[in-house]
Amino acid sequence: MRNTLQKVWQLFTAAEQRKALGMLMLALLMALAETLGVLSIMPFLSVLARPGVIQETPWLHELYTQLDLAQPRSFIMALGLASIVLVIASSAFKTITQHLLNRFVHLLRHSISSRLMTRYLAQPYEFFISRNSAELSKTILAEVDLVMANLIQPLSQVIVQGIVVLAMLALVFAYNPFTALAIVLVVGTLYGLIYLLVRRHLRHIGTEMVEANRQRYQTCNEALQGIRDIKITRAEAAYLQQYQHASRTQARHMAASETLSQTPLYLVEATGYTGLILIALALLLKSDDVAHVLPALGLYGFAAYRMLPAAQIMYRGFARLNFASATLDSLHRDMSLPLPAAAPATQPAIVPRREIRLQGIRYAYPSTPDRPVLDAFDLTIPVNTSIGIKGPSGAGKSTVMDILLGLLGPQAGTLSVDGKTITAHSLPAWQAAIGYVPQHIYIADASVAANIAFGIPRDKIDMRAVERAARAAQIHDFVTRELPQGYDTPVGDRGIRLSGGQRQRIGIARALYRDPPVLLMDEATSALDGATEAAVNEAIRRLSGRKTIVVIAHRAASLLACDELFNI
Ligand SMILES: Nc1ncnc2c1ncn2[C@@H]1O[C@H](COP(=O)(O)OP(=O)(O)OP(=O)(O)O)[C@@H](O)[C@H]1O
Repeated sequence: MRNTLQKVWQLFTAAEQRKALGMLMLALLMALAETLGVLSIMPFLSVLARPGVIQETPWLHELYTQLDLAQPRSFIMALGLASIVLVIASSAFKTITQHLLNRFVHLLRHSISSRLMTRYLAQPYEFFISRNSAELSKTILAEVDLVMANLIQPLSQVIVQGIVVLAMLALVFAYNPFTALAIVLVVGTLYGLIYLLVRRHLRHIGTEMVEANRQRYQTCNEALQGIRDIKITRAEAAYLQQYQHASRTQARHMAASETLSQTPLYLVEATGYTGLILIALALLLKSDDVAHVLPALGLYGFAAYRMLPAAQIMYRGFARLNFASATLDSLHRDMSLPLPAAAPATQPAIVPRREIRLQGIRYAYPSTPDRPVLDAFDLTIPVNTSIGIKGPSGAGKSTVMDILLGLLGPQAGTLSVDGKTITAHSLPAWQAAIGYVPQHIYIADASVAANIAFGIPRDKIDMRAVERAARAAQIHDFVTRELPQGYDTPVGDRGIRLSGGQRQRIGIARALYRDPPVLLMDEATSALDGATEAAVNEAIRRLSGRKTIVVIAHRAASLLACDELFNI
Protein backbone atom coordinates (compact mmCIF):
# COMPACT_ATOMS: atom_id res chain seq x y z
CA MET A 1 0.00 0.00 0.00
CA ARG A 2 2.78 2.44 0.95
CA ASN A 3 4.58 1.35 -2.14
CA THR A 4 1.52 2.15 -4.28
CA LEU A 5 1.16 5.57 -2.68
CA GLN A 6 4.83 6.28 -3.23
CA LYS A 7 4.58 5.31 -6.89
CA VAL A 8 1.52 7.50 -7.40
CA TRP A 9 3.26 10.40 -5.67
CA GLN A 10 6.26 10.01 -7.98
CA LEU A 11 4.01 10.29 -11.03
CA PHE A 12 3.25 13.90 -10.01
CA THR A 13 5.41 16.89 -10.92
CA ALA A 14 6.51 19.16 -8.06
CA ALA A 15 3.71 21.61 -8.92
CA GLU A 16 1.16 18.79 -8.94
CA GLN A 17 2.41 17.57 -5.58
CA ARG A 18 1.83 21.07 -4.19
CA LYS A 19 -1.64 21.15 -5.75
CA ALA A 20 -2.42 17.74 -4.24
CA LEU A 21 -1.58 19.11 -0.80
CA GLY A 22 -3.90 22.06 -1.49
CA MET A 23 -6.63 19.55 -2.37
CA LEU A 24 -6.03 17.81 0.93
CA MET A 25 -6.57 21.10 2.75
CA LEU A 26 -9.83 21.60 0.87
CA ALA A 27 -10.90 18.10 1.83
CA LEU A 28 -10.24 18.92 5.48
CA LEU A 29 -12.38 22.05 5.21
CA MET A 30 -15.07 20.01 3.52
CA ALA A 31 -15.10 17.51 6.37
CA LEU A 32 -15.36 20.39 8.83
CA ALA A 33 -18.33 21.85 6.97
CA GLU A 34 -19.94 18.43 6.90
CA THR A 35 -19.42 17.97 10.63
CA LEU A 36 -20.98 21.34 11.39
CA GLY A 37 -23.95 20.41 9.23
CA VAL A 38 -24.48 17.17 11.12
CA LEU A 39 -23.91 18.81 14.46
CA SER A 40 -26.51 21.46 13.75
CA ILE A 41 -29.30 18.90 13.90
CA MET A 42 -28.84 18.28 17.61
CA PRO A 43 -30.02 21.59 19.12
CA PHE A 44 -32.92 21.66 16.68
CA LEU A 45 -34.12 18.18 17.63
CA SER A 46 -33.54 18.77 21.35
CA VAL A 47 -35.67 21.90 21.43
CA LEU A 48 -38.24 20.36 19.11
CA ALA A 49 -38.69 17.36 21.41
CA ARG A 50 -38.79 19.41 24.61
CA PRO A 51 -38.73 23.21 24.55
CA GLY A 52 -37.75 23.17 28.24
CA VAL A 53 -34.20 22.30 27.06
CA ILE A 54 -33.76 26.01 26.26
CA GLN A 55 -33.83 26.87 29.94
CA GLU A 56 -31.61 23.88 30.94
CA THR A 57 -28.81 24.49 28.41
CA PRO A 58 -26.90 27.72 29.11
CA TRP A 59 -25.72 28.39 25.56
CA LEU A 60 -29.18 27.75 24.11
CA HIS A 61 -30.68 30.03 26.71
CA GLU A 62 -28.13 32.74 25.91
CA LEU A 63 -28.86 32.44 22.19
CA TYR A 64 -32.60 32.50 22.81
CA THR A 65 -32.34 35.73 24.81
CA GLN A 66 -29.93 37.30 22.33
CA LEU A 67 -32.29 36.61 19.43
CA ASP A 68 -35.08 38.15 21.45
CA LEU A 69 -37.79 35.97 19.91
CA ALA A 70 -41.39 36.12 21.01
CA GLN A 71 -41.81 32.43 21.78
CA PRO A 72 -39.91 29.09 21.74
CA ARG A 73 -41.75 28.07 18.56
CA SER A 74 -39.98 30.84 16.60
CA PHE A 75 -36.70 29.74 18.18
CA ILE A 76 -37.27 26.17 16.97
CA MET A 77 -37.95 27.51 13.49
CA ALA A 78 -34.79 29.62 13.62
CA LEU A 79 -32.74 26.59 14.71
CA GLY A 80 -34.23 24.46 11.95
CA LEU A 81 -33.55 27.16 9.39
CA ALA A 82 -29.98 27.56 10.60
CA SER A 83 -29.46 23.81 10.29
CA ILE A 84 -30.88 23.83 6.76
CA VAL A 85 -28.63 26.75 5.76
CA LEU A 86 -25.59 24.99 7.21
CA VAL A 87 -26.34 21.73 5.42
CA ILE A 88 -27.00 23.52 2.12
CA ALA A 89 -23.82 25.58 2.48
CA SER A 90 -21.83 22.43 3.28
CA SER A 91 -23.31 20.68 0.22
CA ALA A 92 -22.43 23.65 -2.00
CA PHE A 93 -18.90 23.67 -0.63
CA LYS A 94 -18.70 19.92 -1.20
CA THR A 95 -19.81 20.34 -4.82
CA ILE A 96 -17.14 22.97 -5.46
CA THR A 97 -14.42 20.92 -3.78
CA GLN A 98 -15.48 17.85 -5.73
CA HIS A 99 -15.29 19.80 -8.97
CA LEU A 100 -11.82 21.09 -8.13
CA LEU A 101 -10.78 17.56 -7.31
CA ASN A 102 -12.19 16.20 -10.57
CA ARG A 103 -10.42 18.93 -12.50
CA PHE A 104 -7.17 18.14 -10.77
CA VAL A 105 -7.50 14.43 -11.51
CA HIS A 106 -8.40 14.91 -15.19
CA LEU A 107 -5.68 17.46 -15.82
CA LEU A 108 -3.36 14.94 -14.22
CA ARG A 109 -4.35 12.42 -16.90
CA HIS A 110 -3.41 14.97 -19.55
CA SER A 111 -0.14 15.77 -17.79
CA ILE A 112 0.93 12.15 -17.23
CA SER A 113 0.07 10.98 -20.74
CA SER A 114 1.84 14.00 -22.30
CA ARG A 115 4.93 13.42 -20.21
CA LEU A 116 4.87 9.74 -21.11
CA MET A 117 4.61 10.57 -24.82
CA THR A 118 7.51 13.04 -24.42
CA ARG A 119 9.57 10.35 -22.73
CA TYR A 120 8.82 7.77 -25.43
CA LEU A 121 9.63 10.16 -28.26
CA ALA A 122 12.92 11.07 -26.59
CA GLN A 123 14.08 7.44 -26.48
CA PRO A 124 16.73 6.28 -28.93
CA TYR A 125 15.60 4.37 -32.00
CA GLU A 126 16.86 1.11 -30.45
CA PHE A 127 14.17 1.43 -27.77
CA PHE A 128 11.50 1.22 -30.49
CA ILE A 129 12.97 -1.81 -32.21
CA SER A 130 12.76 -3.75 -28.98
CA ARG A 131 9.26 -2.64 -27.92
CA ASN A 132 5.95 -3.31 -29.61
CA SER A 133 4.38 -0.09 -30.90
CA ALA A 134 0.85 -1.21 -29.94
CA GLU A 135 2.07 -1.70 -26.39
CA LEU A 136 3.41 1.84 -26.30
CA SER A 137 0.19 3.40 -27.58
CA LYS A 138 -1.73 1.27 -25.11
CA THR A 139 0.33 2.64 -22.22
CA ILE A 140 -0.13 6.25 -23.32
CA LEU A 141 -3.82 5.99 -24.14
CA ALA A 142 -5.33 3.20 -22.08
CA GLU A 143 -3.12 2.63 -19.08
CA VAL A 144 -2.97 6.25 -18.06
CA ASP A 145 -6.80 6.25 -18.20
CA LEU A 146 -6.96 3.04 -16.19
CA VAL A 147 -4.63 4.37 -13.54
CA MET A 148 -6.72 7.52 -13.37
CA ALA A 149 -10.06 5.72 -13.12
CA ASN A 150 -8.92 2.89 -10.88
CA LEU A 151 -6.23 4.49 -8.83
CA ILE A 152 -5.90 8.23 -8.65
CA GLN A 153 -9.62 8.99 -8.59
CA PRO A 154 -10.36 6.29 -5.98
CA LEU A 155 -7.32 7.40 -4.02
CA SER A 156 -8.52 10.98 -3.92
CA GLN A 157 -11.91 9.61 -2.81
CA VAL A 158 -10.28 7.48 -0.13
CA ILE A 159 -8.56 10.54 1.29
CA VAL A 160 -11.53 12.91 1.05
CA GLN A 161 -14.07 10.40 2.34
CA GLY A 162 -11.58 9.16 4.94
CA ILE A 163 -11.47 12.64 6.39
CA VAL A 164 -15.29 12.80 6.37
CA VAL A 165 -15.51 9.43 8.13
CA LEU A 166 -12.96 10.54 10.72
CA ALA A 167 -14.81 13.79 11.32
CA MET A 168 -18.10 11.94 11.79
CA LEU A 169 -16.46 9.49 14.14
CA ALA A 170 -14.90 12.31 16.12
CA LEU A 171 -18.34 13.84 16.45
CA VAL A 172 -19.94 10.64 17.67
CA PHE A 173 -16.92 10.04 19.91
CA ALA A 174 -17.31 13.43 21.54
CA TYR A 175 -20.93 12.64 22.18
CA ASN A 176 -20.51 9.08 23.32
CA PRO A 177 -17.10 7.34 23.09
CA PHE A 178 -18.58 3.92 23.71
CA THR A 179 -20.95 4.11 20.74
CA ALA A 180 -18.16 5.52 18.55
CA LEU A 181 -15.91 2.59 19.42
CA ALA A 182 -18.72 0.15 18.75
CA ILE A 183 -19.27 1.73 15.32
CA VAL A 184 -15.56 1.58 14.47
CA LEU A 185 -15.44 -2.03 15.57
CA VAL A 186 -18.49 -3.22 13.64
CA VAL A 187 -18.03 -1.22 10.43
CA GLY A 188 -14.23 -1.60 10.49
CA THR A 189 -14.41 -5.38 11.02
CA LEU A 190 -16.99 -5.80 8.29
CA TYR A 191 -15.06 -3.83 5.70
CA GLY A 192 -11.68 -5.10 6.91
CA LEU A 193 -12.73 -8.74 6.59
CA ILE A 194 -14.22 -8.31 3.14
CA TYR A 195 -11.19 -6.33 2.03
CA LEU A 196 -8.77 -9.01 3.22
CA LEU A 197 -10.82 -11.66 1.45
CA VAL A 198 -10.91 -9.94 -1.92
CA ARG A 199 -7.55 -8.15 -1.97
CA ARG A 200 -5.44 -10.96 -3.33
CA HIS A 201 -8.01 -11.87 -5.96
CA LEU A 202 -8.23 -8.26 -7.10
CA ARG A 203 -4.47 -8.04 -7.49
CA HIS A 204 -4.46 -11.25 -9.48
CA ILE A 205 -7.20 -10.23 -11.89
CA GLY A 206 -5.61 -6.78 -12.15
CA THR A 207 -2.40 -8.36 -13.44
CA GLU A 208 -4.30 -10.57 -15.85
CA MET A 209 -6.23 -7.57 -17.09
CA VAL A 210 -3.05 -5.67 -17.98
CA GLU A 211 -1.94 -8.63 -20.09
CA ALA A 212 -5.39 -8.98 -21.70
CA ASN A 213 -5.40 -5.31 -22.53
CA ARG A 214 -1.95 -5.58 -24.11
CA GLN A 215 -3.16 -8.47 -26.26
CA ARG A 216 -6.27 -6.55 -27.28
CA TYR A 217 -4.24 -3.59 -28.51
CA GLN A 218 -1.64 -5.70 -30.22
CA THR A 219 -4.17 -7.90 -32.02
CA CYS A 220 -6.21 -4.91 -33.08
CA ASN A 221 -3.13 -3.15 -34.42
CA GLU A 222 -1.79 -6.19 -36.25
CA ALA A 223 -5.16 -7.06 -37.76
CA LEU A 224 -5.80 -3.60 -39.10
CA GLN A 225 -2.27 -2.95 -40.32
CA GLY A 226 -1.88 -6.31 -42.00
CA ILE A 227 -5.39 -6.36 -43.45
CA ARG A 228 -4.21 -7.28 -46.97
CA ASP A 229 -2.32 -10.34 -45.80
CA ILE A 230 -5.11 -11.25 -43.43
CA LYS A 231 -7.70 -11.18 -46.21
CA ILE A 232 -5.53 -13.17 -48.59
CA THR A 233 -4.56 -15.82 -46.04
CA ARG A 234 -8.08 -15.82 -44.57
CA ALA A 235 -6.71 -15.19 -41.13
CA GLU A 236 -9.72 -13.10 -40.00
CA ALA A 237 -11.14 -15.82 -37.78
CA ALA A 238 -7.84 -16.43 -36.00
CA TYR A 239 -7.35 -12.74 -35.30
CA LEU A 240 -10.95 -12.33 -34.23
CA GLN A 241 -10.66 -15.26 -31.86
CA GLN A 242 -7.45 -13.87 -30.39
CA TYR A 243 -9.07 -10.47 -29.93
CA GLN A 244 -12.24 -11.87 -28.43
CA HIS A 245 -10.36 -14.02 -25.97
CA ALA A 246 -8.42 -11.03 -24.62
CA SER A 247 -11.42 -8.74 -24.74
CA ARG A 248 -13.64 -11.20 -22.86
CA THR A 249 -10.97 -11.73 -20.18
CA GLN A 250 -10.74 -7.98 -19.73
CA ALA A 251 -14.53 -7.55 -19.55
CA ARG A 252 -14.87 -10.39 -17.02
CA HIS A 253 -12.17 -8.99 -14.79
CA MET A 254 -13.57 -5.48 -14.97
CA ALA A 255 -17.00 -6.81 -13.97
CA ALA A 256 -15.51 -8.85 -11.11
CA SER A 257 -13.60 -5.82 -9.87
CA GLU A 258 -16.77 -3.68 -9.99
CA THR A 259 -18.85 -6.25 -8.13
CA LEU A 260 -16.21 -6.91 -5.52
CA SER A 261 -15.92 -3.23 -4.86
CA GLN A 262 -19.70 -2.74 -4.55
CA THR A 263 -20.65 -5.82 -2.55
CA PRO A 264 -20.24 -4.69 1.07
CA LEU A 265 -22.51 -1.67 0.63
CA TYR A 266 -25.74 -3.61 1.09
CA LEU A 267 -24.35 -5.58 4.00
CA VAL A 268 -23.09 -2.47 5.73
CA GLU A 269 -26.32 -0.59 5.04
CA ALA A 270 -28.32 -3.38 6.67
CA THR A 271 -25.90 -3.47 9.60
CA GLY A 272 -26.09 0.31 9.95
CA TYR A 273 -29.87 0.23 9.99
CA THR A 274 -29.94 -2.58 12.57
CA GLY A 275 -27.39 -0.67 14.67
CA LEU A 276 -29.51 2.46 14.60
CA ILE A 277 -32.63 0.61 15.81
CA LEU A 278 -30.58 -1.12 18.53
CA ILE A 279 -29.14 2.19 19.68
CA ALA A 280 -32.65 3.71 19.75
CA LEU A 281 -33.96 0.82 21.85
CA ALA A 282 -30.96 0.94 24.20
CA LEU A 283 -31.39 4.68 24.64
CA LEU A 284 -35.07 4.23 25.30
CA LEU A 285 -34.37 1.57 27.92
CA LYS A 286 -31.95 3.93 29.69
CA SER A 287 -34.39 6.83 29.74
CA ASP A 288 -38.08 6.97 28.94
CA ASP A 289 -37.79 10.56 27.84
CA VAL A 290 -38.06 10.73 24.04
CA ALA A 291 -36.73 14.27 24.23
CA HIS A 292 -33.39 12.81 25.31
CA VAL A 293 -33.41 10.01 22.81
CA LEU A 294 -34.42 12.02 19.77
CA PRO A 295 -31.38 14.34 19.47
CA ALA A 296 -28.95 11.47 19.99
CA LEU A 297 -30.79 9.39 17.45
CA GLY A 298 -30.80 12.34 15.07
CA LEU A 299 -27.06 12.70 15.44
CA TYR A 300 -26.36 8.98 14.95
CA GLY A 301 -28.78 8.76 12.06
CA PHE A 302 -27.35 11.75 10.28
CA ALA A 303 -23.77 10.71 11.01
CA ALA A 304 -24.51 7.24 9.63
CA TYR A 305 -26.21 8.77 6.61
CA ARG A 306 -23.01 10.69 5.86
CA MET A 307 -20.51 8.12 7.05
CA LEU A 308 -21.69 4.89 5.45
CA PRO A 309 -21.53 6.07 1.81
CA ALA A 310 -18.15 7.60 2.62
CA ALA A 311 -16.94 4.34 4.13
CA GLN A 312 -18.22 2.49 1.06
CA ILE A 313 -16.42 4.87 -1.31
CA MET A 314 -13.27 4.36 0.76
CA TYR A 315 -13.57 0.62 0.56
CA ARG A 316 -14.17 0.77 -3.19
CA GLY A 317 -11.11 2.97 -3.49
CA PHE A 318 -8.96 0.46 -1.61
CA ALA A 319 -10.35 -2.40 -3.68
CA ARG A 320 -9.56 -0.59 -6.92
CA LEU A 321 -6.07 0.27 -5.74
CA ASN A 322 -5.36 -3.44 -5.66
CA PHE A 323 -6.94 -4.02 -9.03
CA ALA A 324 -4.91 -1.25 -10.63
CA SER A 325 -1.56 -1.86 -8.97
CA ALA A 326 -0.24 -3.94 -11.91
CA THR A 327 -1.18 -1.15 -14.33
CA LEU A 328 0.52 1.35 -12.06
CA ASP A 329 3.69 -0.75 -12.06
CA SER A 330 3.89 -0.79 -15.83
CA LEU A 331 3.15 2.95 -16.08
CA HIS A 332 5.62 3.75 -13.35
CA ARG A 333 8.34 1.75 -15.10
CA ASP A 334 7.91 3.71 -18.33
CA MET A 335 7.63 7.06 -16.56
CA SER A 336 11.05 6.31 -15.09
CA LEU A 337 12.67 5.86 -18.51
CA PRO A 338 15.71 8.12 -18.73
CA LEU A 339 15.23 11.41 -20.53
CA PRO A 340 18.34 12.05 -22.61
CA ALA A 341 19.79 15.52 -22.12
CA ALA A 342 18.02 17.71 -24.68
CA ALA A 343 20.29 18.64 -27.57
CA PRO A 344 20.26 22.36 -28.44
CA ALA A 345 17.16 22.96 -30.55
CA THR A 346 18.62 24.81 -33.50
CA GLN A 347 22.18 24.06 -34.44
CA PRO A 348 23.33 24.76 -37.97
CA ALA A 349 23.51 21.59 -40.08
CA ILE A 350 26.90 19.88 -40.19
CA VAL A 351 27.75 20.07 -43.90
CA PRO A 352 30.62 17.72 -44.78
CA ARG A 353 33.54 19.41 -46.56
CA ARG A 354 35.93 16.45 -47.02
CA GLU A 355 34.53 13.11 -45.97
CA ILE A 356 32.09 11.08 -43.93
CA ARG A 357 33.71 8.18 -42.14
CA LEU A 358 32.72 5.04 -40.29
CA GLN A 359 35.68 3.62 -38.42
CA GLY A 360 36.05 0.34 -36.48
CA ILE A 361 32.29 -0.06 -36.17
CA ARG A 362 30.89 -2.95 -34.18
CA TYR A 363 27.16 -3.26 -34.04
CA ALA A 364 24.95 -6.02 -32.61
CA TYR A 365 21.17 -5.63 -32.24
CA PRO A 366 19.88 -5.57 -28.63
CA SER A 367 18.12 -8.93 -29.09
CA THR A 368 21.32 -10.64 -30.31
CA PRO A 369 24.14 -8.90 -28.40
CA ASP A 370 26.66 -11.69 -29.11
CA ARG A 371 26.14 -11.76 -32.86
CA PRO A 372 27.38 -8.48 -34.30
CA VAL A 373 26.04 -7.62 -37.75
CA LEU A 374 29.08 -5.39 -38.28
CA ASP A 375 32.50 -5.89 -36.75
CA ALA A 376 35.57 -3.70 -37.27
CA PHE A 377 33.69 -2.12 -40.16
CA ASP A 378 35.26 0.80 -42.02
CA LEU A 379 33.81 2.99 -44.74
CA THR A 380 35.01 6.32 -46.04
CA ILE A 381 32.70 8.41 -48.21
CA PRO A 382 34.45 11.32 -49.94
CA VAL A 383 32.28 14.39 -50.11
CA ASN A 384 30.18 15.06 -53.24
CA THR A 385 30.57 11.56 -54.60
CA SER A 386 28.02 8.82 -54.91
CA ILE A 387 28.70 5.45 -53.35
CA GLY A 388 26.71 2.30 -54.01
CA ILE A 389 26.62 -0.35 -51.29
CA LYS A 390 25.80 -3.87 -52.38
CA GLY A 391 25.84 -7.26 -50.79
CA PRO A 392 23.60 -10.24 -50.11
CA SER A 393 20.33 -9.89 -48.24
CA GLY A 394 20.88 -9.69 -44.48
CA ALA A 395 24.53 -8.64 -44.88
CA GLY A 396 23.97 -5.44 -42.90
CA LYS A 397 23.48 -2.74 -45.55
CA SER A 398 20.47 -1.13 -43.86
CA THR A 399 22.29 -1.37 -40.54
CA VAL A 400 25.17 0.66 -42.00
CA MET A 401 22.68 3.23 -43.18
CA ASP A 402 21.00 3.43 -39.76
CA ILE A 403 24.42 4.02 -38.20
CA LEU A 404 25.19 6.74 -40.76
CA LEU A 405 21.82 8.27 -39.86
CA GLY A 406 22.66 8.13 -36.16
CA LEU A 407 19.55 6.00 -35.50
CA LEU A 408 21.67 3.14 -34.16
CA GLY A 409 24.57 3.80 -31.82
CA PRO A 410 27.46 1.37 -32.45
CA GLN A 411 28.98 -0.50 -29.49
CA ALA A 412 32.44 0.34 -30.80
CA GLY A 413 33.88 2.67 -33.43
CA THR A 414 32.91 6.13 -34.54
CA LEU A 415 30.94 8.04 -37.12
CA SER A 416 32.81 11.20 -38.01
CA VAL A 417 32.41 14.08 -40.43
CA ASP A 418 35.62 15.84 -41.52
CA GLY A 419 37.43 14.19 -38.60
CA LYS A 420 34.88 15.32 -36.01
CA THR A 421 33.08 12.52 -34.20
CA ILE A 422 29.30 12.80 -34.20
CA THR A 423 28.09 12.67 -30.59
CA ALA A 424 24.62 12.66 -29.05
CA HIS A 425 25.02 16.42 -28.74
CA SER A 426 25.88 17.04 -32.40
CA LEU A 427 23.54 14.37 -33.79
CA PRO A 428 20.56 16.69 -34.55
CA ALA A 429 22.90 18.99 -36.52
CA TRP A 430 24.23 16.00 -38.47
CA GLN A 431 20.73 14.69 -39.15
CA ALA A 432 19.73 18.16 -40.40
CA ALA A 433 22.24 17.66 -43.23
CA ILE A 434 20.73 14.35 -44.37
CA GLY A 435 17.92 13.48 -46.74
CA TYR A 436 16.92 9.85 -46.30
CA VAL A 437 14.83 7.52 -48.41
CA PRO A 438 14.07 4.36 -46.40
CA GLN A 439 13.26 0.91 -47.72
CA HIS A 440 9.67 1.20 -46.47
CA ILE A 441 8.35 4.71 -46.82
CA TYR A 442 5.93 5.88 -44.20
CA ILE A 443 3.13 7.91 -45.76
CA ALA A 444 0.94 9.92 -43.40
CA ASP A 445 -2.80 10.33 -43.94
CA ALA A 446 -2.38 13.90 -45.22
CA SER A 447 -1.98 15.76 -48.52
CA VAL A 448 0.80 15.09 -51.04
CA ALA A 449 2.42 18.42 -50.11
CA ALA A 450 2.31 17.62 -46.37
CA ASN A 451 3.89 14.24 -47.09
CA ILE A 452 6.71 15.77 -49.09
CA ALA A 453 7.31 18.56 -46.55
CA PHE A 454 7.02 15.96 -43.79
CA GLY A 455 6.70 17.27 -40.22
CA ILE A 456 6.39 20.90 -41.29
CA PRO A 457 3.24 22.79 -40.14
CA ARG A 458 0.83 23.40 -43.04
CA ASP A 459 1.22 27.14 -43.11
CA LYS A 460 5.02 26.87 -43.19
CA ILE A 461 5.27 24.55 -46.21
CA ASP A 462 7.40 26.03 -48.98
CA MET A 463 5.44 25.07 -52.09
CA ARG A 464 8.31 25.99 -54.40
CA ALA A 465 10.59 23.55 -52.59
CA VAL A 466 7.83 20.91 -52.71
CA GLU A 467 7.54 21.29 -56.48
CA ARG A 468 11.30 21.28 -57.03
CA ALA A 469 11.66 18.06 -54.99
CA ALA A 470 8.68 16.47 -56.74
CA ARG A 471 10.13 17.24 -60.16
CA ALA A 472 13.46 15.66 -59.21
CA ALA A 473 11.61 12.59 -57.89
CA GLN A 474 9.64 12.34 -61.16
CA ILE A 475 6.27 12.69 -59.45
CA HIS A 476 5.35 16.28 -60.32
CA ASP A 477 3.54 15.42 -63.56
CA PHE A 478 1.48 12.71 -61.91
CA VAL A 479 0.48 15.02 -59.04
CA THR A 480 -0.53 17.94 -61.21
CA ARG A 481 -2.16 16.00 -64.02
CA GLU A 482 -3.85 13.10 -62.33
CA LEU A 483 -4.65 14.02 -58.76
CA PRO A 484 -7.96 15.93 -58.37
CA GLN A 485 -6.59 18.55 -55.97
CA GLY A 486 -2.95 18.44 -57.09
CA TYR A 487 -0.57 18.81 -54.17
CA ASP A 488 -3.51 19.23 -51.79
CA THR A 489 -4.95 15.79 -52.56
CA PRO A 490 -5.19 13.56 -49.45
CA VAL A 491 -3.39 10.26 -49.99
CA GLY A 492 -5.34 8.14 -47.46
CA ASP A 493 -4.20 6.04 -44.53
CA ARG A 494 -0.55 5.02 -45.14
CA GLY A 495 -0.90 6.31 -48.71
CA ILE A 496 -3.42 3.63 -49.62
CA ARG A 497 -4.61 5.65 -52.64
CA LEU A 498 -1.13 5.60 -54.19
CA SER A 499 0.77 2.89 -56.00
CA GLY A 500 3.95 1.48 -54.49
CA GLY A 501 6.06 3.41 -57.02
CA GLN A 502 4.19 6.66 -56.34
CA ARG A 503 4.71 6.24 -52.62
CA GLN A 504 8.38 5.63 -53.21
CA ARG A 505 8.71 8.77 -55.34
CA ILE A 506 6.96 10.81 -52.64
CA GLY A 507 9.57 9.39 -50.26
CA ILE A 508 12.35 10.52 -52.58
CA ALA A 509 10.78 13.98 -52.90
CA ARG A 510 10.57 14.14 -49.10
CA ALA A 511 14.29 13.45 -48.82
CA LEU A 512 15.03 16.18 -51.39
CA TYR A 513 12.62 18.81 -49.96
CA ARG A 514 15.21 20.44 -47.72
CA ASP A 515 17.85 20.20 -50.46
CA PRO A 516 20.21 18.38 -48.09
CA PRO A 517 23.94 18.09 -48.80
CA VAL A 518 23.87 14.34 -47.97
CA LEU A 519 21.42 11.88 -49.50
CA LEU A 520 21.02 8.33 -48.15
CA MET A 521 18.88 5.97 -50.19
CA ASP A 522 17.96 2.45 -49.08
CA GLU A 523 16.43 0.52 -51.97
CA ALA A 524 14.83 3.80 -52.93
CA THR A 525 13.95 2.86 -56.49
CA SER A 526 13.08 -0.82 -56.04
CA ALA A 527 9.36 -0.31 -56.66
CA LEU A 528 9.77 1.77 -59.83
CA ASP A 529 9.41 0.52 -63.38
CA GLY A 530 12.50 0.59 -65.56
CA ALA A 531 11.72 3.89 -67.27
CA THR A 532 10.80 5.77 -64.07
CA GLU A 533 13.80 4.31 -62.27
CA ALA A 534 16.08 5.49 -65.06
CA ALA A 535 14.53 8.96 -64.88
CA VAL A 536 14.90 9.13 -61.06
CA ASN A 537 18.48 7.85 -61.33
CA GLU A 538 19.24 10.43 -63.94
CA ALA A 539 17.84 13.19 -61.70
CA ILE A 540 19.95 11.92 -58.83
CA ARG A 541 23.01 11.63 -61.07
CA ARG A 542 22.59 15.29 -61.90
CA LEU A 543 22.72 15.99 -58.16
CA SER A 544 25.97 14.08 -57.73
CA GLY A 545 28.95 16.32 -57.70
CA ARG A 546 26.85 18.68 -55.60
CA LYS A 547 25.74 16.18 -52.98
CA THR A 548 27.22 13.22 -51.15
CA ILE A 549 25.05 10.24 -52.00
CA VAL A 550 24.97 6.73 -50.54
CA VAL A 551 22.76 4.21 -52.33
CA ILE A 552 21.84 0.70 -51.28
CA ALA A 553 20.35 -1.37 -54.07
CA HIS A 554 20.09 -4.95 -55.17
CA ARG A 555 19.64 -4.17 -58.82
CA ALA A 556 22.82 -3.38 -60.71
CA ALA A 557 20.92 -0.77 -62.76
CA SER A 558 20.29 1.30 -59.65
CA LEU A 559 24.01 1.40 -58.90
CA LEU A 560 25.22 2.17 -62.43
CA ALA A 561 25.36 5.89 -61.86
CA CYS A 562 27.45 5.56 -58.67
CA ASP A 563 31.05 6.80 -58.67
CA GLU A 564 32.17 3.95 -56.46
CA LEU A 565 30.83 0.58 -55.34
CA PHE A 566 31.32 -0.94 -51.92
CA ASN A 567 30.72 -4.60 -51.14
CA ILE A 568 29.48 -5.82 -47.77
N1 LIG B 1 15.76 -5.11 -35.10
C1 LIG B 1 16.56 -6.14 -35.31
N2 LIG B 1 16.83 -6.99 -34.31
C2 LIG B 1 17.64 -8.04 -34.49
N3 LIG B 1 18.26 -8.31 -35.65
C3 LIG B 1 18.04 -7.50 -36.69
C4 LIG B 1 17.20 -6.38 -36.58
N4 LIG B 1 17.18 -5.75 -37.77
C5 LIG B 1 17.98 -6.46 -38.59
N5 LIG B 1 18.51 -7.52 -37.94
C6 LIG B 1 19.44 -8.49 -38.48
O1 LIG B 1 20.62 -7.83 -38.89
C7 LIG B 1 21.10 -8.37 -40.09
C8 LIG B 1 21.35 -7.27 -41.09
O2 LIG B 1 20.12 -6.68 -41.43
P1 LIG B 1 20.04 -5.51 -42.49
O3 LIG B 1 18.61 -5.08 -42.57
O4 LIG B 1 21.04 -4.48 -42.17
O5 LIG B 1 20.47 -6.27 -43.82
P2 LIG B 1 20.44 -5.78 -45.33
O6 LIG B 1 21.80 -6.07 -45.87
O7 LIG B 1 19.97 -4.39 -45.43
O8 LIG B 1 19.38 -6.78 -45.93
P3 LIG B 1 18.36 -6.58 -47.16
O9 LIG B 1 19.18 -6.45 -48.39
O10 LIG B 1 17.58 -7.84 -47.16
O11 LIG B 1 17.55 -5.37 -46.86
C9 LIG B 1 20.10 -9.40 -40.55
O12 LIG B 1 20.64 -10.69 -40.27
C10 LIG B 1 18.87 -9.16 -39.70
O13 LIG B 1 18.27 -10.37 -39.36
